[in-house]
Amino acid sequence: MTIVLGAIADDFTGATDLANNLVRSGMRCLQVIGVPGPELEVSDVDAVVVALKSRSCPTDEAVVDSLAALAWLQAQGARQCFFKYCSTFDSTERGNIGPVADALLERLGAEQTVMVPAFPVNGRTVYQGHLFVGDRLLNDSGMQHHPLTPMTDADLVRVLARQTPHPVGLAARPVLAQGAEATRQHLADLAGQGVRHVICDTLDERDLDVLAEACVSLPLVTGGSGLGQALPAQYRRLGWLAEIAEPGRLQPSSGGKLVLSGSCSRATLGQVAHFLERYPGFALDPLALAESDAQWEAALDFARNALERGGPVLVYASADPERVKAAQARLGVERAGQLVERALGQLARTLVSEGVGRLVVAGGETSGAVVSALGIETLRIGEQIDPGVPWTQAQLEEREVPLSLALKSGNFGNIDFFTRAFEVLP
Ligand SMILES: Nc1ncnc2c1ncn2[C@@H]1O[C@H](COP(=O)(O)OP(=O)(O)O)[C@@H](O)[C@H]1O
Ligand SMILES: O=C(O)[C@@H](O)C(=O)COP(=O)(O)O
Repeated sequence: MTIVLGAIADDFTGATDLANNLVRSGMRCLQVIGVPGPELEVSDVDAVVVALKSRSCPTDEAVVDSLAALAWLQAQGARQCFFKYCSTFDSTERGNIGPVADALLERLGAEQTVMVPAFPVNGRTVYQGHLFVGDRLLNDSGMQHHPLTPMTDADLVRVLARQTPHPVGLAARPVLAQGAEATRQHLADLAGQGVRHVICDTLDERDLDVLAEACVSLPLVTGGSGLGQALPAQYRRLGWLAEIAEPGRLQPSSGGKLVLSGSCSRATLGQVAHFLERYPGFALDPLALAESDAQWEAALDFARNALERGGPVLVYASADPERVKAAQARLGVERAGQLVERALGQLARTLVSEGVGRLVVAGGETSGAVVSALGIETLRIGEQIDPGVPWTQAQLEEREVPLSLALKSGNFGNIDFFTRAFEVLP
């Protein structure tokens, strides 16, 4: 059997977000960490999401890794490929969204792709090519302070044009309102003019359905997880996908409850504050981490004590923009991030080996670091906690039962996410 959809995600929480929407729309889906070997068995799934750490890495590396993922997905017979990036279009002047999309298009021999970052249920919409988070433009949403990919321009046609030598076009709402056929025709007209990338407006789920129908036959689609919510219905319509009774179900969870947060996004800062009003937490500071191991060891002791008392416990580096900027000014952006990621990754490894079995991680890069430190290769997708964030499970050698893991995108989740996550876990 071959897979219907092969996805390449530029970070780990983004991969889980997409996998979650595919499962909820009726696809059996496996998330793999990095490009797997040829031996991985995927005969019992309809979609595979390859999670890369290619959002903020050097562009050449992102392109090489994405092409390797594409080759693996093509070998599994994927009928359509999906390049998943952030619903807030997280990228820099160099990329990596434009260069990766260009490389994938070229390898697939395709002329055009759509860019659909919207995720309306989480407040990400696009109008006249401008990305909104709730009622704010992207550059006024908090994303302008992101530690690695500050987003200071909401006009996605303009943002993408800085990342690709090819023409960028727009499929605006008035076209979508005329339906899938009109949208398909508009894409074809733009292709005729040599437009390779089309930023797509999206106000709501109906627009996603129109876009999914218009682009289901494209070799490559790109975007946030919202499009992933709408595509499976089109695959069923074309007879590519059967009705699946229960695509996502996990085993009962067990073990200590730990939250690790390296996200400095607005939503996470609120969730950290909410958690600290109820349960213990330990704050990491990159400046102290740079000096010695003393703070890391103190965090480990603190977490062990709290876990012995039944947990949950939080270890976090999450800080407001002023504190992040101060640390970055002293250490550099990259080093500050790496110190935090390494500290949280090592804490995860130590504490999971000592019995933590239910782990919530906040932040995309942070999740990448933690999942890599734990040596996780594949994730099964289970129940959704909040839109975009499901519980997942990974089988680790040292544990008899799987590790339950929730990878939370920085800006996702309600204010009580860190406490409620454990309450909804079977
Ligand atoms: N106090 C801090 N100072 C500087 N950088 C930090 C701090 N806390 C976390 N970071 C770094 O900021 C980045 C946050 O990115 P990420 O984990 O992707 O979160 P999000 O999902 O919110 O974007 C990570 O590289 C993390 O290590
Ligand atoms: O599309 C989204 O918003 C998420 O899936 C995502 O990629 C978020 O990234 P992080 O905020 O870095 O976790």
